[in-house]
Amino acid sequence: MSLRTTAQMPRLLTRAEWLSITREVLASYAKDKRTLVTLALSLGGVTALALSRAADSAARGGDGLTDVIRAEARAKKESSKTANSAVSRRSSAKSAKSDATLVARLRIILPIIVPSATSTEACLLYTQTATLICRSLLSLRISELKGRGLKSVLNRSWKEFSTAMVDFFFTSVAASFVNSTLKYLANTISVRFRERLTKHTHARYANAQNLSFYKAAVLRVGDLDNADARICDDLSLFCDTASDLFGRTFKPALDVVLSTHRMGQNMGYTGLAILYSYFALSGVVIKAVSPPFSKYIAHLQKLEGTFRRNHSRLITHAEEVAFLNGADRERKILDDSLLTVTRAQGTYFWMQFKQGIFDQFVTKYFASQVGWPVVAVPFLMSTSNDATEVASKYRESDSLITEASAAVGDLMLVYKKLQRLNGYASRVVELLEAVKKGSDAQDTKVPSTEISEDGAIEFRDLTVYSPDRRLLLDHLNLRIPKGRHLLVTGPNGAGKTSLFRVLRGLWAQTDGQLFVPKEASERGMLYVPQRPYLVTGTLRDQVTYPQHYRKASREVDARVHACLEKVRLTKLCDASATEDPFGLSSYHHDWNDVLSGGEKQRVGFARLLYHSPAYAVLDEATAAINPDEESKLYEMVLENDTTVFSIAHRLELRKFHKAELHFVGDGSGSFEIRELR
Ligand SMILES: Nc1ncnc2c1ncn2[C@@H]1O[C@H](COP(=O)(O)OP(=O)(O)OP(=O)(O)O)[C@@H](O)[C@H]1O
Repeated sequence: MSLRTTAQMPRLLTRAEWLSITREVLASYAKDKRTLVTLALSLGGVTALALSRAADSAARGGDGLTDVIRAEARAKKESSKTANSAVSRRSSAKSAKSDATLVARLRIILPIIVPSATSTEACLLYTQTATLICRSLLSLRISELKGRGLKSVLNRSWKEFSTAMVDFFFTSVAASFVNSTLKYLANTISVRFRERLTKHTHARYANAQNLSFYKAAVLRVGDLDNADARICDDLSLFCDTASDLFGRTFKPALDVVLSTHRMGQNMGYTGLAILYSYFALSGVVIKAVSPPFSKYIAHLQKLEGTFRRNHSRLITHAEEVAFLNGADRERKILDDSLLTVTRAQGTYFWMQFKQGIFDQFVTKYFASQVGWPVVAVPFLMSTSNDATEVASKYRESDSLITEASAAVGDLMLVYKKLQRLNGYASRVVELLEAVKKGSDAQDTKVPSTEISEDGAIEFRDLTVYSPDRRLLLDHLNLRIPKGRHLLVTGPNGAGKTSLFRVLRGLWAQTDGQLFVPKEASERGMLYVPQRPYLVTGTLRDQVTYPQHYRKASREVDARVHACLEKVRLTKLCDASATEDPFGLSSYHHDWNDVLSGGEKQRVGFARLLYHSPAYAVLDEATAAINPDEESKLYEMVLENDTTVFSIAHRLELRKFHKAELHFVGDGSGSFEIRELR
C-alpha cells in the first residue's frame, strides 16, 4: 500500500479547531503542575537576578558598559577555551589523587564562595536547581510528544497530529528559554564565585599589615610561584569548572532517574537493569585505561608558563634588547619555547584522540547497540493487539533511552571534570595556604619593634641575616636621633639595603631590638630607590603615591605642581585642558616607558618633597643625576625637616650627613661607624 494511495487528503482544520487545540495544549500545561512550578521558580529566580543587576548597575551609576566588557572578556575566554578545550590551563600533577583530597579542598573553598544559605550565590544555585529540574521535565515531555506524533500518524488523525505539533511548539519555546537560562545562570554563578574568591585572596595577599605579596614574591614564603597567574587564571578556571560541573552532574542524574521511571512504566525494568550494568562496567573500564591526563596537563602548563615568561621578559627589557641588536636572538628563544609547547600539545591531543575513540565507542555507540534490543525486546514480545499504541510507546521509549544513554555517558565522563576541578582546587588551595603562611610569618618577627621614648631610631644588638641565612650584620648598636643624617656605604651585596628591609619589617630573620619613634610611625618613612616605582595613572598619581585622588582639590594640585617645579619636571605637565590648570592629569599606562632614568629619580624626589616624611631612605636615589643638581635636591629635602639615611657610593654626599655606617662586606657582619663633620 503506497503512501499516495492512502493519503485521502482530509479537509484542513478550521480556525476554530486550531484555537481549540491551542487552548487544550495550554490547559494540559496548566495540569502539568511539576513543570509549571519549576518553570515558575526558575522564572522568578531569573527575574530577581535581572532586577538585582539593574539595581546594582543603577547604584553604581553604571551604564551597563562594565557588564558588556565583562561579557566580552568572558566570551573571548570561552572561545579560546574551545580552541584549546582539553587543555586545562592550570592543573597540577598532584591533583585528582583521590576524591578525599577534592572534598578536603572544597571544604576550604566552598565557605568562601557560598558564605551562607541566604547569600546571592546560594540563591543562584537554588534557581539553577529549579531550572535544571524544569529542563529534565521538558525533555520527558518532548519524548512523550514524539510518541504521540507517531501515534497520530498511524491513526491518520489530523487533530491528534496538530495537537502534538502545537504542544511541541510551546514546549520548544519553553525549552529554548530554559536552556538559555541555564547557560546564563552558570556564567553568572561563575562570575560571582570568582568575585568572592578573588576578593578574599586580594584581602590577604595585598595587605598592608602582613605584606604577603612581598613575602611570596621576594622571600618565597609559602613557595608560591606565579601568584599573578594563579590569581588571574586559576581562580577563574576553578569557578568556571565548579559552576559548570553542578549543572553537568545534576541534570544527567535527574534525566536518568526520570527517564528510567517512565521507561519502566512502558517496558518493565529487566532490560534497564542490563543496560545500567553495562554502563557501570564500562565506567570502571574507562577509568582504568585512561592515561594520567592531569600529569600531562601540569607539564603543559609549565611549558606555557615559560613561553609567557619569555615574552614578558622581552617587553620588560625591550630597550636593552633593541640597543644590543638582540632581536634575532630573542626570536630564537621565543620560537624555541613555542615549539616545545606546541610539540607537547600535539602529544597531548594525540593521546586525547586515542582515548576519545574508546570513550565515544563505549559510552555512545556501543551503548546504543546494547540499548536497542533492551528497548525492542519487550515490544517484540508484546501480546498487545493495539499496534498503534505499541508503536507509540516504542517511539517514546526509544527517545527516552537515547536521552538516558546520553545522560549516563555524561555522568561517566564527570570523573574527568572532577579531575580537572581537583587540579584547579589544588592550585587555589595552594595559593590560599601560601598567602596565609605569608601573614603568619609576621607573627614570628624578630626583632621586636618598640616605640622609642626620646624620638630616635635605635638599632640595639641588631643582627641581620639574608633569607638564605648569610650573616650581613653582627650586633649593630646605633642611635639615630632626629636630624642625624646617616650615610650608609660598603661594597655591593654587603647588606646596606637589607638593614632598611629589617627596619621596614620586610625581613624577619634577625636578632636584636629596634626602636622607632612615634613620629616615624605617624608621618611615615619613605623609601626612594634608584629606580622609583611608577604607578599606572596620572602624573599627579606618581607624586602622591600611594595616595590617590579621584578628583584632587586645587590645593593638592598646587602642592604637587610646586614639588614638580622644585625637581624641574614641570615640562611633563600638560596644561591644555581648562579643567586641569596645573596639567597633572596626563595619563600613561607605564610611566617607565616615557621617563628617562634621571627623570624617574626626580619623580622620586618630588614624591619625597610632597609627603615630607619624618625619615627617608635614599637608596642610590641620585645615581643618575648630575652632582650640582644632586646637592640642590638634598638641600631641599633636609630643609623639609626630613632625617635621611642615604645608601650611596658617591663620597660627595658625605657633606649632607652627620655619620657614616660602613659595611665591611667580608661575610662576618663587620661594620664601622664614623662621625662626619
Ligand atoms: N630576597 C632575597 N633572597 C635571598 N638573598 C637576598 C635577597 N635579597 C637580597 N639578598 C642577598 O642579601 C645580600 C645583601 O643584599 P643588599 O641588597 O642588602 O645588598 P647591598 O649592600 O644593598 O648591595 P648593592 O650596593 O649592590 O645594592 C646580597 O648578597 C643579596 O644577594
